[in-house]
Amino acid sequence: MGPYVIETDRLTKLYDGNKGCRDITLKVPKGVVYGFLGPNGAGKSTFVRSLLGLIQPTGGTATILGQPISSLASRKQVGYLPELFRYPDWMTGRKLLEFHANLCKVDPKQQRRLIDELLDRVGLHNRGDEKISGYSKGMQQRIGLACALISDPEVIFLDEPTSALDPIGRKEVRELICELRDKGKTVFLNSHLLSEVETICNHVAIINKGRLIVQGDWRELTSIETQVEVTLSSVPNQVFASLSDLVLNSEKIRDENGKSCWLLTLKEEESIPSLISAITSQQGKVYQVTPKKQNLEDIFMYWVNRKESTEHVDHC
Ligand SMILES: Nc1ncnc2c1ncn2[C@@H]1O[C@H](COP(=O)(O)OP(=O)(O)OP(=O)(O)O)[C@@H](O)[C@H]1O
Repeated sequence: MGPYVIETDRLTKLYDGNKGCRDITLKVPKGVVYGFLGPNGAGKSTFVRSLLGLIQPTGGTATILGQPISSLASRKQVGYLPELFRYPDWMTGRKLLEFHANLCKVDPKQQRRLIDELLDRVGLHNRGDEKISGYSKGMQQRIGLACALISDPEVIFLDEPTSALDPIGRKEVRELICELRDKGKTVFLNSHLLSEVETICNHVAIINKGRLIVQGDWRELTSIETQVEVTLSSVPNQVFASLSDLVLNSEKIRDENGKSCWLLTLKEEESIPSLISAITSQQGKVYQVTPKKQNLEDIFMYWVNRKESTEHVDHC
């Protein structure tokens, strides 16, 4: 087995010849939480369902832990929480877990203890013997998470695992995901909650319109442009228009005490000294220059909104 838990080579699943996901090549290292991001309809679920053997790819190849996808050997190592889950609501949470444990051939002697532990871990300790029909949406998501973990899988696919949870539940699930990672498990996480993804993931892939746009450590994708907040006075409003070789974009954020504060997008960090001298040479006074840290949402917006002609760059 190589160092990668999931490896895909131009994995493709097209519906009606165009929709779906196309030529996705990525590598997911062991023991990480891997954020799989993209706008609605980008092809994330299609890709995950292809990897899990739930739908048949129309092209490309992929392995999980070195085994071809859709083989029993690869499926045995995988846990999955789908986004749109619906469990038989006449079952109790405990019965549902027993059912999944039997499907996964978990040793019957271990089941009781395992299920108690899992109910505890997902925050349903006293509720396991209640029927799912009486569960709230958040409780249903928690029992779904327990189902995904019942076979102690090496790779766990979580599709929007916190969408139905309150802030406390979200924090608990984040902690659980980090705990899994710290035990060496690999978590493949689909989520639109970028503030959440950024706290638990280093590695991300962004897809759009069915194609992979970029993958890698998201903090290393921040060097694409530099943004600074500049506080200054005594400059005309159009000062930055004359500095278009340094400043890609300028937006006034506020005026205060005779000074104005601007958010500037620069071509590169090296432009900062030249920018200050250019403003000073036009009799402007610079009071403060603060580089703005980009968060995952900034990175996401940048890559998703890039022009079609420059898409499909793979920054491994
Ligand atoms: N069974 C299907 N038959 C035909 N087209 C489909 C099918 N499933 C998905 N698609 C299309 O494939 C594209 C990708 O859909 P997919 O559900 O994979 O996106 P997604 O990134 O998971 O979106 P979301 O974030 O909204 O869940 C969409 O254009 C969708 O309409």
